Amino acid sequence: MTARLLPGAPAAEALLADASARAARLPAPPHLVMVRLGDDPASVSYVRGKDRKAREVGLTSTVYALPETTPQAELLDLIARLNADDSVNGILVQLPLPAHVSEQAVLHAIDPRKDVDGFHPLNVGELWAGRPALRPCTPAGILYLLDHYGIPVAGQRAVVVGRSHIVGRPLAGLLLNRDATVTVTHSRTIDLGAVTREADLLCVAVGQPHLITPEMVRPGATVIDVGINRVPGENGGKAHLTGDVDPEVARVAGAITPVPGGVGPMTIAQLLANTVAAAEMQAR
Ligand SMILES: NC(=O)C1=CN([C@@H]2O[C@H](COP(=O)(O)OP(=O)(O)OC[C@H]3O[C@@H](n4cnc5c(N)ncnc54)[C@H](OP(=O)(O)O)[C@@H]3O)[C@@H](O)[C@H]2O)C=CC1
Ligand SMILES: Nc1nc(=O)c2c([nH]1)NC[C@@H]1CN(c3ccc(C(=O)N[C@@H](CCC(=O)O)C(=O)O)cc3)C=[N+]21
Repeated sequence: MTARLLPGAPAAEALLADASARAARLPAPPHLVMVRLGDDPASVSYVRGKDRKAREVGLTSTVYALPETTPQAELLDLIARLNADDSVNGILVQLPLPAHVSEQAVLHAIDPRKDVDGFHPLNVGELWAGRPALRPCTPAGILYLLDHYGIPVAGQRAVVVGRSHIVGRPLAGLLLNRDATVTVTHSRTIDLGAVTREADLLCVAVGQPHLITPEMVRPGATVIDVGINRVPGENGGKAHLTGDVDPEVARVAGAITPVPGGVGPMTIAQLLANTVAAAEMQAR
């Protein structure tokens, strides 16, 4: 058996087409502001990708590229100004932040109505209460992708590997809200393979290349690979991206997302959809 491939691009295009049609009905184009500190190459590249896509679909996008050494107070001051600015609909502060800045302080400071990452504790609470609110982009994008490809969620045994605040935890909450039976695993899980083998729907967000091998996967399961790992090329060749799932898993899985070109494009599309949703809310 060879797994059905679930590319992100077609699903992301459908999500973006809807977001862009809704954006066009607003009095002004939704405005997304992204803030990053320092020049971590991955962060620079992600923010550039989001900025480009935002413009492509008719949003306004502004990027604040601040020095790595920006004091926390200065960042909080900028956030306060963006919160108060009615021309700004969505605010994203790129993570990770340098060590001298408290992630917690920053995420608390963003107006929950402009929190297009869905990381503010109010939005986190609404997610776990099953009430509508802005949802974290990667988990919400994964649910959109599953729906796009007609993969059932309700009643399915879902296993999430990883419990980060940006992927694992909120993904578990969204799957639970959709009536999956959810197990969350992490670095202290004993016999990970025994747990992942139970999954009809296996979602992996760890950051370790090829952690999930074929014998850890139930034949026919759907596998969502969130991991993005940059690995050096062999014999000094070009570096490339690879997921948390061993490509050999495609021999046993029923369906699998590629890396790159799977969950990544969904994350970006969902961010822009969230920005449109935030602008709609603020227009009411
Ligand atoms: N495609 C996309 O859009 C996105 C991709 N990513 C990628 O997804 C990956 C995960 O990101 P993120 O969630 O931020 O990562 P974090 O580093 O924040 O969290 C990793 C999680 O994996 C768990 N873990 C680590 N080692 C193991 C192991 N051997 N077995 C089981 N669990 C383990 C950790 O457990 P513990 O809690 O016990 O430490 C932790 O919960 C990264 O590769 C990242 O680049 C992230 C965001 C978006
Ligand atoms: N406040 C905040 N919000 C985030 O949503 C956030 C963040 N900080 N910090 C880092 C992670 C990571 N993340 C990705 C987004 C897009 C791709 C993406 O587009 N990936 C492409 C490949 C990109 C490449 O070539 O490097 C793909 O998978 O096809 C990947 C990862 C968002 N994150």
